[in-house]
Amino acid sequence: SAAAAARRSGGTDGAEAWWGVRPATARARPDGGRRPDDLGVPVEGRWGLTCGEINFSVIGQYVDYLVKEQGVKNIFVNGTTGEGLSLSISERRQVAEEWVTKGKDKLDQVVIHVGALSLKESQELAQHAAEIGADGIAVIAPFFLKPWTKDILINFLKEVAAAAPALPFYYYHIPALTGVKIRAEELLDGIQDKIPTFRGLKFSDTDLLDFGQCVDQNRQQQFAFLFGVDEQLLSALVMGATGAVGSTYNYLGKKTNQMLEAFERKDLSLALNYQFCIQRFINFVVKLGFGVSQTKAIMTLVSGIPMGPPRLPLQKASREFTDSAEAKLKSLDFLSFADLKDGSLEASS
Ligand SMILES: CC(=O)N[C@@H]([C@@H](O)[C@H](O)[C@H](O)CO)[C@@H](O)CC(=O)C(=O)O
Repeated sequence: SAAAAARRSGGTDGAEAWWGVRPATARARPDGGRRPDDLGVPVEGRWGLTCGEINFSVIGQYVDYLVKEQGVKNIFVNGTTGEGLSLSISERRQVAEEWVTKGKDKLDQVVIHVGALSLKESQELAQHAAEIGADGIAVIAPFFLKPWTKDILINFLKEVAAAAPALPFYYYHIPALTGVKIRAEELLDGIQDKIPTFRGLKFSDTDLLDFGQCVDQNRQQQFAFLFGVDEQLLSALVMGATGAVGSTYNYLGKKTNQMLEAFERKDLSLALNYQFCIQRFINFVVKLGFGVSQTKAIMTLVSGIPMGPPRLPLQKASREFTDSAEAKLKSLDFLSFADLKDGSLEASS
């Protein structure tokens, strides 16, 4: 259950380039992002139902896959793709620990999403993230009893951040899923006065006016602006995104890194070609019905590592979906027969 961002080496000046969450001291440089899924396997649950337990044993293997095959070295754990909000607090702690442990000396940064409906649970997870040595925490807006004003939302976030006072704090803006429509630009105005550990924004929305204004109005700060709509990443880079966190980077991390390299070299026409290719795939799967379940199926297909089905209320992707997605990946040259690992089809069926 994670999301990630990639790091690649070699920028115009040969310095290491970052993609995704960057430390306040690092220079802003785009690189690549991606996010793993919840690595679940169906087992008989305590109540006699199939509830989708987490298969912790493949997380180490997945870290290696992300680093070596996709060029992704920054991970966002327990977010949307990782079904973080469908896990128990104990599971979220275990998943976070496993990523931090298995990522040691391999990953650059592991940021844990600790958002929850209960402030106390959020604080517990934030404190736990600090104890296990995570590199940062991120929080979404509570989405059942909602904060209706910027100040109330800030107060909530502030209380969570205070539980991990040494960790960089990121606000995870995803209004389509939380239903909390407070503009990120408004939220960022003066945020560091209230939350001294605030370091950046994970922006999963298509409102590029809001995103652009977040960047424009905070040019004096060293904030990370992490974009989360993979099909529009190039536009966000033009607006000043410093990184990206997204589900497709789990299997299109390498392609996205190529787009980022082209963008850094100012080869916009090549960068656009990459973005259009990525869009063709996303557009295709969106028409079939695309979400976290389908992402898991594609991740299994491409990596060969069994991600398992999602947990209820999500439903496993259909075989028809996986077959169509596979054909499309091949036709776009995103996947060759050689890339398909043994057993990947069985694992996704
Ligand atoms: C709503 C949603 O799942 N958005 C994805 C995107 O990566 C999205 O899957 C992609 O842009 C395709 O539409 C990410 O922003 C989610 C994310 O960062 C996460 O897993 O926490």
